[in-house]
Amino acid sequence: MLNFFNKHHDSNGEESKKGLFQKIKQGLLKTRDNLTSKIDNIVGFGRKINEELLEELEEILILADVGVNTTSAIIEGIRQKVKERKVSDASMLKELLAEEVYEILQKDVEPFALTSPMVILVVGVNGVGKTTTIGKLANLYKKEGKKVMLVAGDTFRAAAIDQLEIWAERVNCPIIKHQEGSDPASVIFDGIQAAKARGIDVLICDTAGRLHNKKNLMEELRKIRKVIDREYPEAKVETLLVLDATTGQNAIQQAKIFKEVSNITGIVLTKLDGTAKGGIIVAIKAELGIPIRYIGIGEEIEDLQVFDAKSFVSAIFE
Ligand SMILES: Nc1nc2c(ncn2[C@@H]2O[C@H](COP(=O)(O)OP(=O)(O)OP(=O)(O)O)[C@@H](O)[C@H]2O)c(=O)[nH]1
Repeated sequence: MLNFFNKHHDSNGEESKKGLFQKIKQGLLKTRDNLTSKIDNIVGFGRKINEELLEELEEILILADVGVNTTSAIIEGIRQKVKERKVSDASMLKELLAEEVYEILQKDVEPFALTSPMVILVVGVNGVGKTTTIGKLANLYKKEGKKVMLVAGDTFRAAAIDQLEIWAERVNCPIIKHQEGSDPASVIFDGIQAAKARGIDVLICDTAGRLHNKKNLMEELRKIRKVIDREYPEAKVETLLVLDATTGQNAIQQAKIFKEVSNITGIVLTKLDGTAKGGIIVAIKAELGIPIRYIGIGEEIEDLQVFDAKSFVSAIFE
């Protein structure tokens, strides 16, 4: 039988990885407490895995924002595994659940490849932590030895440009900006020219996220994409959607709209440290099929981690 938790330890021996794992565990503490303590409560007293127990698990998962459809799929998966492996002891429930969640999170996901040159378009509504995420990403890539530049593509609000500039200073990387109200595609055009001239590896572009006008949003992102494809065909383009984990099912609705208007290649889920309902991450992956690339687990510059399904599942269930 596959032992999920032991597998994790085998592949995660190094000291630095242990440090990162402790950090993710700390960041996910609320979700871990919510899920595992409730599960530990229902599996006690020599219970068996039966329909009654699965119903109780279903309720716990839905309350952790895993979502109704995804929860049903997980419960069905556990039912299958119980049958195939002929296990019945309730003490196995957490491990079976961990396996199901892991399978969903890593299904069809290729690792995120940081190449050069690369353009990262960062999209998402205001307040989700977009600017902070851009700063944290710039820091992460710089630490990996990449030359990073920022583009203030959210020209809708002066404050967005100012905030990004503060992050550029903090991380110590160049920023290309225009005045408030200017054409986002033209700032990005300038960013591309500057990136080429200075041999930048990763160009991270902020964008405005006004969901109330879907047509405008689509048009703006389409225009930006056209400029990148025309001016920088050699660059690999990633479009990362930033979602706030504390907004629960609302985050799923935002993701659906952004998926309609542009080709989202990855998701950054912020503020996981601030919610006990981190199950939303499973719902996002299951319902939208878009890989989670990074998770935000705090307000500090280092509080962004590359998402790793195995560490995530271990941090919650182990
Ligand atoms: N706890 C926690 N707070 C975060 C995280 N990411 C961002 N924040 C906070 O969320 C708030 C909003 O972040 P911003 O980066 O300003 O969000 P934004 O989407 O750019 O929003 P606007 O600038 O208002 O458009 C800030 O107080 C951040 O410090 C995270 O992973 N954990």
